[in-house]
Amino acid sequence: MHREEVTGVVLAGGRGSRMGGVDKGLQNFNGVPLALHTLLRLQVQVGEAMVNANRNLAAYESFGVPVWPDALPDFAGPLAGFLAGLEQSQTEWVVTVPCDTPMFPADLVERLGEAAEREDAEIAMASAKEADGQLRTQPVFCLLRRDLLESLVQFTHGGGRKIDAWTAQHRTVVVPFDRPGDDPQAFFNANTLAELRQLERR
Ligand SMILES: Nc1nc2c(ncn2[C@@H]2O[C@H](COP(=O)(O)OP(=O)(O)OP(=O)(O)O)[C@@H](O)[C@H]2O)c(=O)[nH]1
Ligand SMILES: [Mg+2]
Repeated sequence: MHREEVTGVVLAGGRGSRMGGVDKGLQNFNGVPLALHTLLRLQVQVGEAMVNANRNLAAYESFGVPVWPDALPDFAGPLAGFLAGLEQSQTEWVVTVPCDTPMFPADLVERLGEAAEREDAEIAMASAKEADGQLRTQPVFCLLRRDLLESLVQFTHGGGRKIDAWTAQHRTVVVPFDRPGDDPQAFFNANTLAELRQLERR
């Protein structure tokens, strides 16, 4: 898969409740807004990029890529960001990355894309070992065919909110990021300010 066929979506539309309700993507990470750090890491892996955010849109617009809020009301969760990405992208594929996981793999899109093509899948989702050593899916790191838009519209308008419940309806390949040489902490995410400070020190 060529990177030009993929639009990257930085998911920054959450409530940030565990951070005290702040706009997580605008919190500083080594002096750079967290969502900008994420965007820069993603942009080199994709052809186009956008940010999905629901607050402080002008601040996100200063990053220089299109910014799209959720079309669904009331912070419906990450699937609302998937939906915004599928609606606004023009490429055959869309990849989502949350704004709060700054060390995500530099070869994320390449490996998701390679697996999707090899398995003729409609969705490729990352999995990685968590702190307890167990391999778990990382559902917000998801490569999606754009023609899944209609399916996701139906699912979300029917009240569906769980990523796994939706992806289970489609040919999905899970891609483990636990090869030798992979950073075992690549998928650590900052849900609190303390976790963000810990990630900065790495
Ligand atoms: N578009 C959109 N994205 C969301 C929404 N809720 C969560 N996300 C995104 O999904 C990803 C994972 O969410 P969480 O880690 O739970 O982040 P959060 O909701 O901002 O934080 P908490 O309120 O503490 O759970 C982050 O990238 C969020 O920005 C939402 O309602 N809309
Ligand atoms: Mg949340």
